[in-house]
Amino acid sequence: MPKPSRKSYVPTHPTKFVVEFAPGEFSSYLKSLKAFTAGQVMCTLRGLTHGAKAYTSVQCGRGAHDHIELNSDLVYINHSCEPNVAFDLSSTDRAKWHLRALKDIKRGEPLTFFYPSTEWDMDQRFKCECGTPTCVGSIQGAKYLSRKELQARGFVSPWIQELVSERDNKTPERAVSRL
Ligand SMILES: C[S@@+](CC[C@H](N)C(=O)[O-])C[C@H]1O[C@@H](n2cnc3c(N)ncnc32)[C@H](O)[C@@H]1O
Repeated sequence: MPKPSRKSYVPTHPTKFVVEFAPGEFSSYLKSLKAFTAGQVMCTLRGLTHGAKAYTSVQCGRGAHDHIELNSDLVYINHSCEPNVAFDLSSTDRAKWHLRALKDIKRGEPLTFFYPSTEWDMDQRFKCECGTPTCVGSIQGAKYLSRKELQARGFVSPWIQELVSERDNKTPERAVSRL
């Protein structure tokens, strides 16, 4: 079940997050039930399954099959061009894959991540409605953004850094998770 539905909803992280369901196929979102501080690990990722690239999947490497389904309320985290969380799947130890706060987050705040921080070429593009000053407009993956556009979002996955460097015909500057 890639996306929990409103019917018979049981929160997967009841002390931390809750889905705010709204009418419309893609109008729901995840909000925080408590405050987090910048840099804090908000939760580790459990119950992941491999699956085909989809609008619900998160990329976890550069291979064709490196896509996971979250199988939890975390799938409701919307994209923002000025995100407050990051999916950090950069460790070789999958037990360390986690959701991290990029900013101080208040109770009740919607959670957002920068989708191109994990996704190279997305299954489903959309026109971004984040409304932030640095909005890049069309969200289709890192492949369609410049290095400069990818920078300053707080976090970029290592495979995205490598692919950007190859695309730009440059040697990767460093194989770390931050640009
Ligand atoms: C995994 S879903 C996220 C939850 C989604 N809002 C829902 O209700 O199912 C990803 C989809 O949400 C929508 N979405 C997420 N962030 C958005 C944004 N900043 N602007 C417009 N649509 C967005 C897009 O349709 C995208 O394909």
